[in-house]
Amino acid sequence: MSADLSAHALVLTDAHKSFGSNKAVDGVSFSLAAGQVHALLGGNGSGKSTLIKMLAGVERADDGRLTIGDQTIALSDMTPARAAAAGLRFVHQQRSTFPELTVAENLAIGGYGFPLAPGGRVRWRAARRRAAEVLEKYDIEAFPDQLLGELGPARQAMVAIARALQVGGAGGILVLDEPTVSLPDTEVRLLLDAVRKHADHGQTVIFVTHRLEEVFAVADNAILLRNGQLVSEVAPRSITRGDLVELIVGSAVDEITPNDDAELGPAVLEAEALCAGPVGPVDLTLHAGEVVGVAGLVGSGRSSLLKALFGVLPVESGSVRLAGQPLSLASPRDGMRAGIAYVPENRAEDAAFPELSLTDNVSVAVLSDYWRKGRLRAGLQRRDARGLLSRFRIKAQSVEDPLSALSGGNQQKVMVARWLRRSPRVVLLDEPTQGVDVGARHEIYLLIREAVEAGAVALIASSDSEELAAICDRVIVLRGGRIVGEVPRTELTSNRVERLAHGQSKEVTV
Ligand SMILES: Nc1ncnc2c1ncn2[C@@H]1O[C@H](COP(=O)(O)OP(=O)(O)OP(=O)(O)O)[C@@H](O)[C@H]1O
Repeated sequence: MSADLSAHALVLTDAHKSFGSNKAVDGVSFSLAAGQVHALLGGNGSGKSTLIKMLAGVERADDGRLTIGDQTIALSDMTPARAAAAGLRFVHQQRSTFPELTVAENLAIGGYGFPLAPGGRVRWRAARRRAAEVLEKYDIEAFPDQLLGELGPARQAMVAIARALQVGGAGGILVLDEPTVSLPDTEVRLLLDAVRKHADHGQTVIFVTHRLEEVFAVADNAILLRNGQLVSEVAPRSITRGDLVELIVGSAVDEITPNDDAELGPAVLEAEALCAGPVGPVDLTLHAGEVVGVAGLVGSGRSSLLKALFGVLPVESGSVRLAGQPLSLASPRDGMRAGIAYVPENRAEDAAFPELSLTDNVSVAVLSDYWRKGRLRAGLQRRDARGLLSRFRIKAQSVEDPLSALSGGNQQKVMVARWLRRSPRVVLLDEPTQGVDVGARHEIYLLIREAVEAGAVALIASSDSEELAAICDRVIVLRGGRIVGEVPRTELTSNRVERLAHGQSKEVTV
């Protein structure tokens, strides 16, 4: 590929990386105009993370070249130090920031370092002054002495970005890997504004996301990968959302429309004056056939409510009934026995077994079904796993692969498949589509609907109010652990949900 290098901040030529026979990145070339936001898009497993890891020098490329300014580097020789020297700065989803340290300390550690006096003593006043300059420069509402953990999640991300930009001076390329995952909409907007400002000041940004509204809000250019290859490069402003979905998925995807006329079935799950940890008292009744959303700002108790209804968080007072019968939820075992399925928010810590095979990961909740007369029917277990992988369109080479070999979004689908296969009576899902591509997201919605039409109830906690508005029959809104409002289907918009979450006083424009 020939390119006018001077106009481009980065030129990538013929990047390749395979894992065994799997061509994760298969001959990708592109040139990025300087001072623009470039969204790197593609379905789960399309090669985005692998490509970024190659740029960062943490995944060794098989082939390819990278040109930044007047430097050309063979990708197979890339190391983190070379990437940093070339001006590539990365802010990963798992940001290495420290909530219990101050903003100034966070900016110094892993950033420009602490200013030292002769003898090695830290010059704290100078460190604070430097932090104040950085906060002012990037327009971050925070104080150097404030604990990072006291800031909202968007501002914490902004500090991580500012820190990355301090290393090695001005210019370079900022790579943001799904920076908005699990941020509520208002926080997303704050962060996107900050990203836009960086670009307006000349910063070149690569931005990985699955949330298409963010692409339209902030990106000048979109690079689309499918099966490790570049399928298209487009200016988002020149296409519709439907076109973009089609480019990502490879085919058109219909929007989900909840059935307004569906008759509600009998009460399946009833909570009365339920108190558990930060939640309560909560009264809640879920009827067969309903998908109910749980909205609320960070710390409102969304996740805790779901945990209490599964038995992860001990119920302190109040009662829960399942199909009219009292239910004691002292441990997750009680929840599982009662036919409750729970997909936690934090897959990596709470649910996944990264080194176990996909077969094991999708069958842990039904393992006893495969034991007959003291023997594990491993063939049947594998066959079922294969069927689930294809039903959930999980992209994997083999059911024997460890979960860790899958892309993030595909790992999430494995978690959902694990629970939905049990035909649960109650489905509790915490941020079920974080990191999941638009096509797979649609499939997860359909599978939730399928479970609900078969008589289950679903309770979905999400920070994405658009997601809730799109798939739920009604949404309850939590604040301070209590239900402060409910939005019925007929009035369900993301704007309405957000206003309630903020206490209605704040008008939100979406
Ligand atoms: N360490 C690894 N070992 C084996 N295969 C891997 C490894 N890392 C990635 N892959 C495979 O490479 C392909 C690309 O994965 P990658 O993580 O780059 O996708 P992605 O576009 O970032 O997906 P997502 O949106 O789900 O994060 C997938 O088929 C994945 O299973």
